[in-house]
Parts: sequence; C-alpha cells; structure tokens
Amino acid sequence: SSKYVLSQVHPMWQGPLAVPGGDRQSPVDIVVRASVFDSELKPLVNNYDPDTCQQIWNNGYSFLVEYDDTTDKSTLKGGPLQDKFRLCQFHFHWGESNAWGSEHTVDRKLFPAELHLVHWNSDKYSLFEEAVMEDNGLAVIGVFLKVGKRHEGLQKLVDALPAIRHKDSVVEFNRFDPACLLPSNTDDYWTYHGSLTTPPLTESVTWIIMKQHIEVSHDQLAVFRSLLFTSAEEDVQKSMVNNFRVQQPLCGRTVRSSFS
Ligand SMILES: NS(=O)(=O)c1ccc(-n2ccn(-c3ccc(F)cc3F)c2=O)cc1
Ligand SMILES: [Zn+2]
Repeated sequence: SSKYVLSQVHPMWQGPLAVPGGDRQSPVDIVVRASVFDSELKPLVNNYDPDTCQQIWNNGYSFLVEYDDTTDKSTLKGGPLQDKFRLCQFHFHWGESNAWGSEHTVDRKLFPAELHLVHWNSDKYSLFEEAVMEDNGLAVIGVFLKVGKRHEGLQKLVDALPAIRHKDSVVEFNRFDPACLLPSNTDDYWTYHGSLTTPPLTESVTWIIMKQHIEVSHDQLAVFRSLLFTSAEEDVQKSMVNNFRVQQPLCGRTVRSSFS
C-alpha cells in the first residue's frame, strides 16, 4: 500500500556527522595496496555462548541482537587485541538495493550489507558504558555480506524480524550462536583504529574487518528492508534502508593486514 514511503536519506544521515576534531572516524575505504602486512597480528579467538543471547530489537537505526555481557561468557581475544573483549550486540547496515549498503569498502567496492559484532574491553572496564568512551574500549568485527545462496544460520534471525518491524519493538531471542555468521576463514582481516559509525561516534573502536565475506539470499536481505525506521504511532512510515554512514577521511591512519 502507499502507506510506506521509501526513505531516500534518513534524517540521521543527512548531516556530515563529523565529530569536531575527529581524526579517527569510521567507516573508511580500505585501499588494499596501501594496507601494511603485520606478522605480529594473530588469529582471532572468539568463544561465543549461544545461551547468552537475550533479545532482538529495532532501535530505529538497525536491528540489534543483544547478549548478556555481565560475565565473560561470550568473548573475543587474539587478533590485534591485547585484552579480552565481551560481546554485547551485533547488528547490520544495508542499502535499498543490492548495489550498496556496506559502511566500509575495499578499493571502493561496495557490498550490499555489513555485519558488526560489537565487543567491549572487560579486562580494563566493568561496563560497556565506560568502555565506549575509552581509546581501546571497543572491538568491532565487520563482515561483508554478498547476495548469493541462502544463509541457513541467518534464517532464524530473519524469521524474527516481522515481530520487530517498528522502532522500539523488542522480542525475546535465545540460543543464537553469532559464530555462524563469521566466514570460514577468520585469520585474514584488516584492522585499524576508528570510531562508532553512528552517534555518539566515539573514537574507541579497534576495527577488525574480515577479508572473506558471507553469502545471504536476496529474499533474506529483502526481509531486512521490510523493517521500518519509524514507530507504530507515526503516520508516515519509512523503510529501514540505507542505514550506513558516509566514508570518513583516513587522516594518516594505517590499515594493517593479517595476511600478505
Ligand atoms: N555501527 S557501529 O560502529 O558498530 C556502532 C555504532 C553505535 C553504537 N552505539 C550507539 C549507542 N551506543 C551506546 C549504547 C549504550 C551506551 F551506554 C552507550 C552507547 F554509546 C552504542 O554503542 C554501537 C556500535
Ligand atoms: Zn554498525
């Protein structure tokens, strides 16, 4: 019905969204030839407990799958990280078409969507809220999505989306292992120091971008696009699409690679 209007640019994304004096903002374009191989970079070690999965909700920017991060049950270490990090949530960014949607790009190549697994440094801080303000407070794993074969592990999550169509809707979501969303090879990645890509845009993130993408089906991605930015009460509904930030200047930062 004509009730749903495709949003071209959601208000949140209109401004430059630059942080005054921000010189380590995200996302960025990864120029492969300019990335520097670092043999000190170790393989990632993730240890996720599916039982710590709690809920899935529409926050008006994306949909988040949230984990119980009150204990060290779902953790990430290794890679470029010196400390142990706790998984607190994962979410995605996508476009209105398969031609764009990712936040990071590789030699300017856009992907239809990008997964972010958000972790915080539980060796140094006791709450996410603290870590999000600190230089080495967060670690976010980025995984590119390509349209191809259906992703069996993702389907459980896709099936829950119609229940959280509107902003601020929440449903219980249990026993989901986020490791099923990681590519088979997690040893090859790029890493750089950056920021959150939506407000508060704090420069507290060690980004770990997987070289290998995962595949999801066109129909699975179409369900992402059936979500709405707007709450049930609003009379003009806006499709949740193009929820990605524009690329930010590297400002002299080096992107390191774990592979040569
Ligand atoms: N896209 S992303 O860089 O992975 C990204 C962007 C923004 C956030 N984000 C937005 C608000 N918060 C947040 C939530 C709770 C809190 F106490 C403090 C926060 F900054 C947050 O972590 C989290 C992750
Ligand atoms: Zn994100």
